[in-house]
Amino acid sequence: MSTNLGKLFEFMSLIGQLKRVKRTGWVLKNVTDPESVSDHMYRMAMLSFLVDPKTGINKDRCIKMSLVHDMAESIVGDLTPSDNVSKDEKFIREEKAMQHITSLVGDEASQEMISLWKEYETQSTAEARFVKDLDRFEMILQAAEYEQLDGRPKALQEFFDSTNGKFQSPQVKEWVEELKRIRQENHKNDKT
Ligand SMILES: Nc1nc2c(ncn2[C@H]2C[C@H](O)[C@@H](COP(=O)(O)O)O2)c(=O)[nH]1
Ligand SMILES: [Mn+2]
Repeated sequence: MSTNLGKLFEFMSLIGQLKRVKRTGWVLKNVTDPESVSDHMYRMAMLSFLVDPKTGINKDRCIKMSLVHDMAESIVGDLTPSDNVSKDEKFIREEKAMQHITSLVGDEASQEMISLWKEYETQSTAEARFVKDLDRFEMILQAAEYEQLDGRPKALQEFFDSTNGKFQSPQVKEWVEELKRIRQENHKNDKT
């Protein structure tokens, strides 16, 4: 197998690892059958399709950024705020991982993935800020679903508390309010 093909298959394997990296936040809360990092990124990519065209936010770039934003976790793992790893240290680890993963593919793909990842990490564009909103919204949506699935109302309140007030997109803010209304309704029904 030529070196290039060998590197491509190493890339494919590393990306495949994201299907097996469970999201640590759910593991720590003992939810049933916690999702993987790729599950999380997939729904974010699908939510990107819903971006309001009137915002001028580039939908395709959001889809790509969603699919790239946590790919370093195939090597670094899924670090949570409770892991006490500083933002700087987390960035250093993830940047090193991104350099390695993208070194396995051609220059064009490599530069695009690195550029998308850095744009997200630096929150330097409207697309990056929208995708960060999707990252937080997808997490609380998943938290509400786990509460329902596991019959543990409000068990994951901390995920809602830690994202409170951090959403910037009016569109996503509306989704957050609707999600909280549905969650409250479900909680009321659970009591009856
Ligand atoms: N227990 C908590 N875990 C949290 C919280 N906020 C995020 N997280 C978890 C969720 C993921 O497993 C990980 C980071 O996710 P990224 O998408 O940013 O890589 O941290 C929280 O408030 N409590
Ligand atoms: Mn994420």
